[in-house]
Amino acid sequence: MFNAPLPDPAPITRHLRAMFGSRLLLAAVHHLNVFETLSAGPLSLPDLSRTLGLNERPAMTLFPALCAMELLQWDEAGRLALTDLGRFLTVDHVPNLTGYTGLEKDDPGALEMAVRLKNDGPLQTDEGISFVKEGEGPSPMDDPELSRKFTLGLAGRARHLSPIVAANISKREGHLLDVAGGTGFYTYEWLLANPTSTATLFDRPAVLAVSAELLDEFSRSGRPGAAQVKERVTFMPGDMLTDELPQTDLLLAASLFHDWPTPTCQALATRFAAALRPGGELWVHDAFLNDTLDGPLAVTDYSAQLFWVTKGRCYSRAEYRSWFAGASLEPTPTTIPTQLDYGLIWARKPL
Ligand SMILES: C[S@@+](CC[C@H](N)C(=O)[O-])C[C@H]1O[C@@H](n2cnc3c(N)ncnc32)[C@H](O)[C@@H]1O
Repeated sequence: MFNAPLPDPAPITRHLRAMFGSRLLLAAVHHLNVFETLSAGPLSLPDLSRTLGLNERPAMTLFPALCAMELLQWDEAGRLALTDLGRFLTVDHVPNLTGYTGLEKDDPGALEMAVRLKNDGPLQTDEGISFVKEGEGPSPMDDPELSRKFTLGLAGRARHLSPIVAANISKREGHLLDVAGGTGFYTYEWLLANPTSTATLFDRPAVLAVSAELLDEFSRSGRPGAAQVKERVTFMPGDMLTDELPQTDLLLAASLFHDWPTPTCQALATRFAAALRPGGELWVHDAFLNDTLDGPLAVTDYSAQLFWVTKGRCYSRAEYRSWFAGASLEPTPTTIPTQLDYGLIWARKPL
């Protein structure tokens, strides 16, 4: 029987994340006064951020999103400026849409987005932040019920994307370290495609309890070679921010960096570089901002969602490549689109 290829489910995640983009728009117009501020003339990123009281993370979430919405643009001097469309969001423009968009300004999501932008995160973090374990504070990833909920919540996405990722990252005999591997599907699919290789799945212990169940299910799938994958996987519980990582030929960071702020990403790149053997490869599977920091809209909406739920945001490939170079890795120019607005980039450790 002929099986038609599955469609890219990106439209579903785009509609889901558009909600966070809408919250950014309302917060920018009605609670941060971005458009009135810029109506006096273009400002550099540091000047605009300072005037509005925004840290780097909220600024780098908000301004690329407003550019992707075609409301702001980077001018020739590298400053942020209103577009003709953006002028419709200033009170002196006749006509304007400030009254019309203002009908939604007290939407709870928009109000909370404004709070989070100004505070660089939620005011209350007593229960920890989703997908993040840092230091001694509480983490949902260490709570049996919450870590199961979050890990299984990612399972459908990983199931769909992991065969595409496995088909595109290097095939080689050796070892794969899947850091913060979650469900483990990326590991299992890569091992299926690399029948003589081994892998370590590194994550929090409560997460790995769920991954082990999913590996059992994968092994029993009846797919050729699936039953043998189990004996080639090592589960390693730990803290990727502090624990020593095992030496490896390939390291996969899938949906990992986007949960963390820039200084943590730089530190992680350095840790991952240290775990690679000479000639080893660091692969990143993520959604990337344009290097021009003006879109794509699907990714700026995703960045808004990540800004809301994690300590991170989406980054451009140029930002990743600067961390790789800072960790003495050689960034490659390769960019491979996968699906769901994701893609792969990678860097090599010199021999
Ligand atoms: C967004 S999920 C990505 C999971 C998987 N790579 C994927 O793409 O489906 C982030 C993962 O990072 C893990 N994580 C967060 N902080 C960690 C830490 N300090 N050490 C190890 N894993 C951590 C979480 O438990 C979670 O499984």
